[in-house]
Amino acid sequence: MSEAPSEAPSAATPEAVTHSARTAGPALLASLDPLLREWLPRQRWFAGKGRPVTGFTLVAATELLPVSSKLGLLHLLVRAHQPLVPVQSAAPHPADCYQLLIGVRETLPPRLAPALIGHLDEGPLAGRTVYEALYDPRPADVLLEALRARARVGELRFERDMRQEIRAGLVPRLVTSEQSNSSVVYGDTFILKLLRRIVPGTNPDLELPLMLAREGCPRVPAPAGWMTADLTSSDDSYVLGVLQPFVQGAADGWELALRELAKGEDFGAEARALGRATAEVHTALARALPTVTLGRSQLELLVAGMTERLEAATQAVPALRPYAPELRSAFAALADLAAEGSTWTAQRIHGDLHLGQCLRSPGGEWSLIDFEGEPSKSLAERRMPQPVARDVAGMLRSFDYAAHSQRPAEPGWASLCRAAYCSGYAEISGSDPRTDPVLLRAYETDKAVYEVVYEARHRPDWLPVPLAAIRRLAANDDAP
Ligand SMILES: Nc1ncnc2c1ncn2[C@@H]1O[C@H](COP(=O)(O)OP(=O)(O)O)[C@@H](O)[C@H]1O
Ligand SMILES: O=P(O)(O)O[C@H]1O[C@H](CO)[C@@H](O[C@H]2O[C@H](CO)[C@@H](O)[C@H](O)[C@H]2O)[C@H](O)[C@H]1O
Repeated sequence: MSEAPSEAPSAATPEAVTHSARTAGPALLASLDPLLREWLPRQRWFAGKGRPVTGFTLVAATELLPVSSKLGLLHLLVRAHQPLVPVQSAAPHPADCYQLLIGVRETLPPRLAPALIGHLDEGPLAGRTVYEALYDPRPADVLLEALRARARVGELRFERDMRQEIRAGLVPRLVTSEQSNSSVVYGDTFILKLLRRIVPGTNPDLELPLMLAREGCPRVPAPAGWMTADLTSSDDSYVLGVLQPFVQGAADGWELALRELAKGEDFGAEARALGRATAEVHTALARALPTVTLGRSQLELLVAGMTERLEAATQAVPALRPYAPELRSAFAALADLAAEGSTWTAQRIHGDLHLGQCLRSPGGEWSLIDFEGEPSKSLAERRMPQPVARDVAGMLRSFDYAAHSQRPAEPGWASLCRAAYCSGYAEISGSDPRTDPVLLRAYETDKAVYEVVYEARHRPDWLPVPLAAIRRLAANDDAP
């Protein structure tokens, strides 16, 4: 375990982080406004890509280190205003709220150059340079210290599980891989995920790992600390960040799958272990939180949602159109089963499961991470009980993705993994997902439709991967 280098700050005391910027906040934000308008849309985690930012509203401002001192740290929650896209214009759409950590210095040392937001000539920060503070070990340390100290700073609350020891002085480093949020690793011991687009209410990224820890499920790193904002202007609390034990030397399932594919090795044993891990998590969630039975009316709603998403996707990606009738019947087949009296159990699930959300420790143990669900959906939707087949379908699609990202594609590799994963799942849960092929096909189809839109928007080169699956699903030739 590494210790802080001598340039890191002495551990911040709760007193050092008790200065609230509520009154100075609007003036600070006004001076930052032009810089943030330019900087925010360039961030990987910015959710409103493709539309300019036209202004900001302050939700909360907290000085974690006084901005008047040599090194300041300003915590901001801001709403970013953007013009509405035509499809949204009928309904009011609240501007997205983002969590920002702004460092304030006179000059930036060269090592912090990539973190630069800009230099201010006017306003309360005139003559100072502002930057993304998470690149800087000193402000990052303030967050860990606040969690250790269970600090209350303005409207920010830092909490921890006292049963987990969090040592002072663990050296922070920002995770630089592509992420929807931002994470800082402390001394290879803990990882703090700071949510970027934040919403009020219970966030499954904290809720579910806490529940699973309480259930004694070892497949998910147990939260050691968490950060929330309890705003005086709102009844709801906002989850801002979660600290979890860092799985040292871990590789994610996607990297490992590609590595094995490149070596021509099969991944069956790992896929089976992943099936078992998924079922362990599902079993624990079903014990911890309510399950419900879905009957005809609920299935009709579910099928209507899938069909609507398909219609929207065929508008957005014309290449889907030739397959739409068969895909619609994949969904309709589910509604038909419900009409004949079939019912399904629904429970809390991961909600966005794929190989990239699975970490394997050097000892071969699998953990599941990132229980945030699909960030584009509302918290209420993400927290709804759903059939476990939805997570299973996500993983089955992921094996298919890995195999079809190869030249030439390796469909046999995918089939083996998909079957092994379902067998592993059945070993723990007692129920093999393949025994409900209509449900599984509907969920795989729904996911593949989502992927077609995702790839068309974000990675057009990848579009052939989900489109190939769409062809197989339309022909009902893709069962695991
Ligand atoms: N507990 C952990 N141990 C080791 N690495 C982790 C852990 N949690 C997350 N990571 C790493 O951080 C990355 C981002 O985490 P994730 O929760 O998926 O964030 P995001 O929602 O921003 O995508 C993961 O891909 C993984 O590599
Ligand atoms: O990063 P997120 O977890 O928010 O997920 C989004 O990006 C994923 C790609 O990074 C995308 O996943 C798709 O590609 C993966 C390979 O890169 C593959 O393993 C997944 O099965 C496939 O869905 C995901 O759909 C998207 O929401």
